Amino acid sequence: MNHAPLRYALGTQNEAKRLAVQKATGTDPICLSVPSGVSGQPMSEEETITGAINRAKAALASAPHADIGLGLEGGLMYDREFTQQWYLISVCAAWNGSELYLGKGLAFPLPRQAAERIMAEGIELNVVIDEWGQTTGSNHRGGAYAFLTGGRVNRADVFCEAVIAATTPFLSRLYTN
Ligand SMILES: O=P(O)(O)OP(=O)(O)OP(=O)(O)OC[C@H]1O[C@@H](n2cnc3c(O)ncnc32)[C@H](O)[C@@H]1O
Repeated sequence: MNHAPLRYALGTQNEAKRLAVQKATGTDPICLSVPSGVSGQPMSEEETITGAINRAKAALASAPHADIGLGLEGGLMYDREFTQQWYLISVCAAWNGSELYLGKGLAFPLPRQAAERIMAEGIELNVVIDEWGQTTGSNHRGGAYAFLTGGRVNRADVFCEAVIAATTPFLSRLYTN
């Protein structure tokens, strides 16, 4: 597959997300700060997906020369049905002005203490991870994934796979109707 001809507008200036798109597409995206339209800390899959879609659409609207708008959103979701645990999720939405696709990255169990603090104190996940890891700006680098796995998984790589999933339909003939 050849990604080169497409121009991507990414709805954030976040470094981990920019790196993810660069790795996934082989190009430097146009990075734009756009509103996600959801809370700073999405607390469900629905809210996380909505934030990703809002960012993708706003990015393309702000960069008319781009072909595809990308919205990358991190969030938390509670699995009531199977495990009764909280998970960190990372979603990519890709929008070309008429078609919309999603890519869903690795869902990773969150320590119960982290989820409880986020809810009780109204803080965001990066605050807990930075406190535990004695770092700043973890969400721009390896993120919670790297902290929890000792570096075996990182945020850019998780988003990279989500970007590949969401953009493949625009690149493969197999998806044309
Ligand atoms: O700069 P933007 O694009 O807004 O990216 P963000 O990391 O601040 O924001 P997201 O909307 O993607 O994520 C929602 C919140 O969850 C935090 N978060 C999500 N994934 C994380 C991760 O892997 N590590 C640390 N914090 C994470 C993040 O810092 C936000 O506070």
